[in-house]
Amino acid sequence: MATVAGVAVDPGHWIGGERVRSAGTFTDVSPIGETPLAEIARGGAAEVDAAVAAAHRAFPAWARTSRDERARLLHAVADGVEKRIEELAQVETADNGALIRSHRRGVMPRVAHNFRFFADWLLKLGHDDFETRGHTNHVSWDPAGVCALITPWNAPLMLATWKIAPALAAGNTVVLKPAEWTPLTASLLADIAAEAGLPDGVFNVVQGYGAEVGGPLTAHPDVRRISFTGSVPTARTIAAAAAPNLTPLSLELGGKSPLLVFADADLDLAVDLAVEQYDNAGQVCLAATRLLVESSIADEFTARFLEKAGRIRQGDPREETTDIGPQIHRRHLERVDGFVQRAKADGARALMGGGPNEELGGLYYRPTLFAGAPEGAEILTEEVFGPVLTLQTFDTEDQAVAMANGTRFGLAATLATGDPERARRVTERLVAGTVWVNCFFVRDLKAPFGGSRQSGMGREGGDWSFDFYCDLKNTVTAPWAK
Ligand SMILES: NC(=O)c1ccc[n+]([C@@H]2O[C@H](COP(=O)([O-])OP(=O)(O)OC[C@H]3O[C@@H](n4cnc5c(N)ncnc54)[C@H](O)[C@@H]3O)[C@@H](O)[C@H]2O)c1
Ligand SMILES: O=C/C=C/C=C(\O)C(=O)O
Repeated sequence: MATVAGVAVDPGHWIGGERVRSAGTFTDVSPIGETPLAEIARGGAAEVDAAVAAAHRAFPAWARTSRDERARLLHAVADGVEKRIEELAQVETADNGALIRSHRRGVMPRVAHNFRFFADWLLKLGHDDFETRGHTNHVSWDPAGVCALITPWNAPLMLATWKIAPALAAGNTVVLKPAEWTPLTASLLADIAAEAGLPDGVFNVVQGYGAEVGGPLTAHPDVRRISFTGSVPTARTIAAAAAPNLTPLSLELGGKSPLLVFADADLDLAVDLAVEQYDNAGQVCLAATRLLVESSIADEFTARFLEKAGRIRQGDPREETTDIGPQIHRRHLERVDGFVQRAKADGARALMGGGPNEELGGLYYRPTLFAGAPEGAEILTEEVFGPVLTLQTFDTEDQAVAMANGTRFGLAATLATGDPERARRVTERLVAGTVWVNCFFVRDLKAPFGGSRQSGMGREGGDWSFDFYCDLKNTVTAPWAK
């Protein structure tokens, strides 16, 4: 057992209802002070085979379990999460460096909500029967089998449970591979699921590195679905591994989303929305990292932005008063800094930040704003995944739309405007899975969620999750003899 933030966390895998060790381990390091937290089991093909086999064995009984019973168990998991919100928040903050205050009040309640929402949605799931020349058509949502779920480190338990809950609700069994930089809360979830009474083998966790665990998992012939949240390069590797088996994929990937600020916007709101993009130290897939501002208000917007962003309190994420914490890992900080230094070399000017926070040291990176990056510069087109925003100006709506759509991504877009007609016109032309008008990160789990272009493949949320995690079947029945 490891003890992290006073909480006992098992560093092993969770396979078939048992803790399993591996010969090798890897060290999980906290972004706060870069201190070691635990020695985690380092899985490989053997552990993947064992987990898929356990999930495969557990599948038939779980698939036959009534919807009511599955929903009841998922609510029991949510109860377990709610009972342990403080522990989960403490451990997640130690592991990924995101704010304790958002884990306590936003993220962990959302984890519980992920289970409750999909449990309830399962009970409403349906499709009206319809008739064809006297024959009835009946659509059923059959479970698909073993689902491989592979998730990133920026919101570990939230993003994992957003997949686990619908996969289990649909009657599938799951093998989760959490990110190696944040393995801990997945291990706690295994405890919670077991306490809630989830049958052995229905939910499994294999810890380890991407290539060593994710590789064999995504290539496994007994896996019926792969749902992945992470980066575009990894998605390509996963798609290639899935190809021989034609395993269906759901991909939630990176972004380079815009915030469009029109001259008719409420400027206070626009500035608030812009500064909010530094949340989680910029490690948010949906972040609107490209600020596109109408020229006539650009000076005023910039002045107000710098004033407000200058008041961001960076520091220890365990303090309630901290606004942004550290980057996840030394390697990630170096990657972020690489983008920043290349942006400068390309001719962009840092209006704010532009390097590590030397006062704080460690993995703290200063919130950065660039202006004047030349067209086509890497900083305007590639995802940094750190606290780095760029500012560009436009003169016309057409220009704004062209700039907004001018990357290979299409995850989200945010608009600040006081004109509902403009909002409608612009929104219609944007390429994005989610568009927010005069707001940001308002999420309803009923909504389709995902990305266009290289930001993803498919959508999850509400019916769309069940569409992916189920094998839909249409049964056509001829009229019965009287
Ligand atoms: N669209 C979304 O919903 C969303 C949400 C959060 C993060 N993201 C994206 O995630 C990225 C950041 O996360 P990351 O750095 O952990 O991404 P990543 O692609 O490096 O890793 C994600 C997961 O994939 C695993 N992995 C790595 N190589 C693998 C392989 N060969 N086979 C199978 N699995 C493998 C990793 O171990 C990890 O668990 C960013 O691009 C971000 O935009 C997207
Ligand atoms: O960093 C990315 C955050 C993604 C958010 C969700 O997937 C969600 O709210 O379900």
